[in-house]
Amino acid sequence: ATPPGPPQIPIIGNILPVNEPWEALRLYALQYGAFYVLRVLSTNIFVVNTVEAASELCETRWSSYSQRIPMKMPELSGMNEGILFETNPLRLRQARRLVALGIGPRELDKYRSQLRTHVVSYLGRLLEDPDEYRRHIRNLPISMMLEIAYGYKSQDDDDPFVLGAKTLVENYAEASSLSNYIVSQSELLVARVPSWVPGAGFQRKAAAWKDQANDITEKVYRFTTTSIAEDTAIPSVVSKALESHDPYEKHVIAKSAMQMVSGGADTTISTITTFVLAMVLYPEVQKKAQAEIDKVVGLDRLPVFGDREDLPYIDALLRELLRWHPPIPTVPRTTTKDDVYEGYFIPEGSFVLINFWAMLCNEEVFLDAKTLKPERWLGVEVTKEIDPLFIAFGFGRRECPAKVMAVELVFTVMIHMLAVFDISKARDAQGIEITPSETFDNGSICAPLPFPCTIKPRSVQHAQVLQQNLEALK
Ligand code: HEM
Repeated sequence: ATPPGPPQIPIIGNILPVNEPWEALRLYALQYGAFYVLRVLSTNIFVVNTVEAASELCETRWSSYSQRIPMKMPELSGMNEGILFETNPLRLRQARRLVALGIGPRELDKYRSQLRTHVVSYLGRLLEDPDEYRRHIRNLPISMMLEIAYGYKSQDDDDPFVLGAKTLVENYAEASSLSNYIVSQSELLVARVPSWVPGAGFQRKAAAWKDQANDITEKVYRFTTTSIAEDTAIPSVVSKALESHDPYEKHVIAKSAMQMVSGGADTTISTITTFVLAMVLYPEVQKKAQAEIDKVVGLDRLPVFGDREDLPYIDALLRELLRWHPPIPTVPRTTTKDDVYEGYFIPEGSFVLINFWAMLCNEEVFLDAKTLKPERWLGVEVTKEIDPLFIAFGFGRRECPAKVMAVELVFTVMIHMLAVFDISKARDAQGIEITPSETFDNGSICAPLPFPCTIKPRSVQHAQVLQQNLEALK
């Protein structure tokens, strides 16, 4: 049998809104249940909306549900190799081992001081130029991941490798947006149209993206190999891979390392920007979080990740941020075998969309689900079935290999910003407060659309503590 689903228009099938399509997918789930199907042009899309269904398919039946969709646009753009879109099982195994070797939970304490240095310098940039907060947020994970992946210490905002990685991240976001995902599945649209045909601009675009991606990937990789040869390398994922006994292919190392930079960038950029938006929209939450820091850490020092256990409210806030707006609302997979689920036939090669958003914004599980309420996590047993720190990072063999590090990075940024700054609504020329709308862009990794806000030190004393920490970095 075929799963239920919304009525289809001949040829076209179903039309998804361009803006925040995951919300339309969530609303369909209320009507058609945990597992339903839609059609976009000639592609059937099986949508999975509950943790139970996603666990059954991606964990228990992982051998059939662990493949990413070979996307035309990223393929033409040279983004299909490495780890993220790798389909070759041998290379994928190598790539995942490489990431675990580099940033697995046991490796993390080696990066803790690097991470803290990056976060303190980021606070310094916020202090100097708060209106440019989006630029500072973007640069933070990119420069940090360049150091962890390659041992490369960037100089400033105009650092050529930071700029190159930033461009790659932006191109990737466009190439992999959900609508591009779906439309680019059509061979007719993408692969068979010569690039010189007017209107086939996407091909020229893809070719330019590919050149850019190859260029920056090769340059940063060469930086590490040269520093190893000159004995100046600092330990990094790439240096460890090159020095290990495992026979990694160069191609796997170079592409996977760059995807750690790009995969680690937009996701954490999104979560940190969502945090800033939340602080603007929910000042009472910010006050409670700051009170917790003041009580536990005091004013003599900045907080550290090791304080996490004593900061349950901020821990709940992080969990709630990933529930309120997960940076990746849906993840597409393709099946590698025919399968039957709950009596429904899913042919090999089907497009399966795992809908985290429907799981995390489920009103039956989370009362008042659209509202940010860190309190909902206090004093309750947080099981896997409801935990955003599990759900928002994906399921089974393709789950995020960096989730422990991602949590550490975002938590470290949150406690530092809360300790030093007040984040509040900006005012317009008439002095009236501007309330940002809660709208997000439509990339496969989505972030709040730009909004103005005021970020200023909580007091002269707080600014001094930061200055001392900045001095100590010199
Ligand atoms: C808040 C931060 C983050 C979130 C919410 C997040 C979420 C995700 C999700 C949902 C997936 C797809 C899982 C699936 O298919 O089921 C994924 C994959 C991935 N993530 Fe993350 N991620 C985050 C941070 C990071 C960071 C910091 C890195 C840096 C190394 C990273 C590297 C990757 C890679 C390489 C993959 C692809 C794995 C594969 O295809 O096998 N992520 N992430």
